[in-house]
Amino acid sequence: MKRALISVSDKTGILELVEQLIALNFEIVSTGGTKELIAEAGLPVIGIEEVTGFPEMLDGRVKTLHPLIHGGLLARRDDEQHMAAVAAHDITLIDLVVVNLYPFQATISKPDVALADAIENIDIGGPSMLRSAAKNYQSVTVIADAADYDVVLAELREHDDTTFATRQRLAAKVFRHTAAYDALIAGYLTTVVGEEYPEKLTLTYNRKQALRYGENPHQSASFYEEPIATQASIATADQLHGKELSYNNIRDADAALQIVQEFTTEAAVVAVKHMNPCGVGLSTTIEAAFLKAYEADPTSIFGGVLAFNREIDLATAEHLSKMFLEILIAPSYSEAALELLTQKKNLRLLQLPIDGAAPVSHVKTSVAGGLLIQSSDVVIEDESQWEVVTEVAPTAEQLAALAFQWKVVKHIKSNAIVIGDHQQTVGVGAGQMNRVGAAKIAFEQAGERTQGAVLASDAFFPMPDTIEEAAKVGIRAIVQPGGSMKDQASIDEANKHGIAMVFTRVRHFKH
Ligand SMILES: NC(=O)c1ncn([C@@H]2O[C@H](COP(=O)(O)O)[C@@H](O)[C@H]2O)c1NC=O
Repeated sequence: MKRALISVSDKTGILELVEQLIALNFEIVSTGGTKELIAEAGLPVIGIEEVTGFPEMLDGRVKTLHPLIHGGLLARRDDEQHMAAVAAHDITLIDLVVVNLYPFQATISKPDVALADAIENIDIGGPSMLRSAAKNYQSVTVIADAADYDVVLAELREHDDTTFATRQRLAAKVFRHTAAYDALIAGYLTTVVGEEYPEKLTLTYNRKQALRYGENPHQSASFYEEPIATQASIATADQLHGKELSYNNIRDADAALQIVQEFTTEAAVVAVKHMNPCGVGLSTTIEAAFLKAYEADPTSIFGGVLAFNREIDLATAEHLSKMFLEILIAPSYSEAALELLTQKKNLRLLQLPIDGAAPVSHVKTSVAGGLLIQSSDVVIEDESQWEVVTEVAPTAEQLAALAFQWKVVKHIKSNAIVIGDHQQTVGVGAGQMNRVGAAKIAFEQAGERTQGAVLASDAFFPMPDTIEEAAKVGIRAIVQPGGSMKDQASIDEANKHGIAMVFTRVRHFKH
């Protein structure tokens, strides 16, 4: 007779499994609560203490941690000495282990969880059994996921045993499972003790979606999400309509979301192409904000990803329905807007709270051979601390425009220049290898709209050449961090043309 050890916190489907195992000639050994449930159902079951000769103790902290259990899991069936030791110590071999763990993740997801509660929900005996069984997958079958009950039962029915391939697959799955479980515990306690960059980084993610391909069709890809969502994100968004998001969609949507979260007091619309904003508009209504974002660059918005910080109403949807767009992201859609937009087969509609929440606290970037982690580019911007470095100071309206463009430039790939007024970008120069080149792209895009516009630069001007070019096209005010050896040359150039310039003393590189 074969022996199965069953010890589960989540008891869903366990009686059906036990019934089937008994029919397949297994004897069942089980721990406290699991045993009770099985016995109550009138099924034969051996209590763990009958095997160990030891009571479950210390509030369940010690139940299965015993040589009579782990010997039965770890003994190599093909090793004479192991088998002799097993016989000498009266250890019964265990062939199948079914364990699911104390709900640590659910416990720490509760708001205001007490540390003591979290600690009691760290399972010790369960992972130990899973690991012992998984190490010995040559002979032992191990299940940590109810989704695997059926495949194991089917194989047992067919071959009276599981296949080696299945045991190996389940063992790998178990080690991923216990590693992820430990990563959550490590992460939680690391936060409790407040270590920002621990000597070992143990992250865990769950696969959310297999993607058709990556950045290009010949690249494979998958989308993984955090086990515990810390904020509304593209990973947690409800997709109301449209085909699956692609790899590039997810990145662009994330970029659009990060920018639109900058704005709360006015209606805001952000249009993104290839991770950079091609138009950002603010206004009193979402339709007016959309028109500003659209008119910023009516060419580039084609095939774009748009984020809104207010409900999309019918008036706005009517414009949107006439365009080719990839994704809309909004906190909600009016019923009429949704009815109209869902007629567009390929348009993806995402809904998630957009409430000005700060971005995740840290960002990760993979590099060959490693991972870089930094705190997010979040600075409490205080315009009253900006230094006016020129003879003329910006007017109140120019200052509002500088504040708006400064919020946008932070999200543009460096070298970044953006120009516009207090409600609209009209030219974006992104990702250039020199600053004056970025400015020229922004000016060309803006055309005549450079006249009287303001300019934001994500980093200081190493030379006065950008200001010289800005003066030629009628830029009237500039915001930049300052800090160049040649700051004075830039200030002199601005003064020469009567341009107002402020230094923020904060740089916003984005690579
Ligand atoms: N301490 C032990 O020896 C031990 N052995 C198994 N467990 C866990 O106890 C749970 C099942 O308990 P019960 O059958 O009493 O409801 C399972 O989640 C299992 O992973 C243990 N609990 C925690 O570590």
